[in-house]
Amino acid sequence: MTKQRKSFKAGFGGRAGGGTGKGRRGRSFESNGEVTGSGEKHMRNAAATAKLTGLLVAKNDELVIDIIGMNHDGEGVGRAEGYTLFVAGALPGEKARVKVLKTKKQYGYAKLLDVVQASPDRVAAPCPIYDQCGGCQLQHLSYEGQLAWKRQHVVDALERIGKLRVARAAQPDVSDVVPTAAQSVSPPSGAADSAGSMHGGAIAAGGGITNSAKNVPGMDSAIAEDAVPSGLGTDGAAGSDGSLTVLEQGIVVRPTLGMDEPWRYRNKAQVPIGVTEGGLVGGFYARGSHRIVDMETCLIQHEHNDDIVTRVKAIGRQLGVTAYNEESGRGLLRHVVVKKAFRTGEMMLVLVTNGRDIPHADAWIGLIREQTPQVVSICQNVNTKQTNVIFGDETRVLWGRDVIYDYIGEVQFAISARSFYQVNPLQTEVLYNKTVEYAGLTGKETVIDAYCGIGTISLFLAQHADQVYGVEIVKEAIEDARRNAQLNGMTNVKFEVGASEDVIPRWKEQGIEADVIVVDPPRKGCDPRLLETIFEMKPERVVYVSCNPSTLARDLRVLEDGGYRTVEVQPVDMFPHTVHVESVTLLVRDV
Ligand SMILES: C[S@@+](CC[C@H](N)C(=O)[O-])C[C@H]1O[C@@H](n2cnc3c(N)ncnc32)[C@H](O)[C@@H]1O
Repeated sequence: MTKQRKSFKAGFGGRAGGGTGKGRRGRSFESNGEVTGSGEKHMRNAAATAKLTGLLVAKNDELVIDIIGMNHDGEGVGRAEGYTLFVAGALPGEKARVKVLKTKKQYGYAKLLDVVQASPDRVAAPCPIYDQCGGCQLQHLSYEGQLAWKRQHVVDALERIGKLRVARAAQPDVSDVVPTAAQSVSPPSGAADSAGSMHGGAIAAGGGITNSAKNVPGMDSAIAEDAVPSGLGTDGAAGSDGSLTVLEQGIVVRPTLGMDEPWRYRNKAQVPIGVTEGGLVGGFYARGSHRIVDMETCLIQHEHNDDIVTRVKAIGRQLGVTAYNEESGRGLLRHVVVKKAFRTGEMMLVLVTNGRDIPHADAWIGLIREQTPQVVSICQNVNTKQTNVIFGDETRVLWGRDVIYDYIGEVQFAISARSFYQVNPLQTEVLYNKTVEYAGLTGKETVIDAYCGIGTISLFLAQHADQVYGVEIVKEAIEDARRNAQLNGMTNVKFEVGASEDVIPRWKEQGIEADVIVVDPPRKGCDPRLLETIFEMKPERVVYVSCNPSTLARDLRVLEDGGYRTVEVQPVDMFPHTVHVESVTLLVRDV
């Protein structure tokens, strides 16, 4: 272990050094479990606490611990005397001084005080409000590190939850693509049994694949699913060009497809409006509260969205527009929503108001049009309910069109004020192209797109298939899907409203046979009845688009047991700097 001691002040972003925390009160465990720097009184108290709770770690303890992984919330996972502590802002491979905030029987939470020894993958978060906002969780980790972590998160879930075998892979120079932090994560002494698997990857010395979940003491698999870290790992690396050599049989998990420029990627801003002494403000809710903090710029938001929100706030102040107050239910402006079509440049502004009447509406519209010519649609959504749901039921056009148009690939989409549309259009195209590739279409196939939303994937597939059927539970989304099919002159797509698990069995009874079934379920994964129907319909291929590696792994296990083989998983980074992990998986029928 290196003797060099870099130290970072707590706060996720800083590269600037701080003290090592020497002289702070409390005891600190070094990684060998030795107690250092403790007062005798504190030791007696700690011993008393330990006797009472059976834990060696107590609330308010200050410790120096090794961070050996990262959980699905992006929190560092540390070990103190074999006890697991989750530490927001800490990275795998780091040694951190922390203060224990809360202890539970099997794990606890601690606050990062100082980074005593930093991960080589630690970077200064460029966003000045990163620590307060909470919208991003990974800005303090290099982008390469984020991509590696996302892939490893998928690998861990497949192995641990799905009990699936992931192929080890190699390529000529692994160090080109494997983040340095992955190599630097070192198991805390005294916890060697767990650390090897904790930081992900879990290729044991003998080359066998280990199961991380069992390494969190006393955790059952349900808790472990949420709590066990996925660290940065070294196994299964592949070439940056996507090439990889599989060294043993198993599922190939490809390197995460990231963005060349992972900033300013969002096409939609939804900004809550409030008021302070200075007047109307809009930004984000301060962590753990409903106090709105003003924000001028968000680094993952398109600049034009930021710009329009700033102008709308200024115009609101100029015209004396009141901000909605959650507690009293009074005040007019609740949210400013801005959408930008990246390909066409068109923009839509939606003012969500607590009531229909907008004082000085003409002046407002005039000023917005004058200052922001990219806006082709200004809408009002009326929401008078005392709720934190953003939109109300009534939307009307104040000026311009009711939709903006955008393209993903060759497919055109009409986006209304309420339409769901993917927020990262560049990566959406990457994800959908991979989905189409995995579907292996020749133009003759019948494809079912379950959980189809506004039919984006369906329309992508329809360009290469004979017939596509899309099903979605939200009626308005299916209306959008039909409208978009028409817009593109696609006549080989049919959409139906309903639950996939109800509608698809009905289609089967009607004699519809599918060569490929694509599923893109919400976080909770596929309904078991849908998986049953897949077994009955026996499509050659199943393509599973997932936003939750845990439920993906659970469903893959079911599909494998039902006669499908998981071939390959491609993680795609849809939300850089956040902990969201999206992936697309190809399964083929084995029997
Ligand atoms: C992850 S989104 C996928 C949307 C779409 N494939 C896309 O790429 O934009 C999941 C969708 O499933 C829908 N949904 C949820 N439960 C459903 C069910 N039981 N049957 C059909 N659709 C459902 C949701 O309304 C949502 O639109």
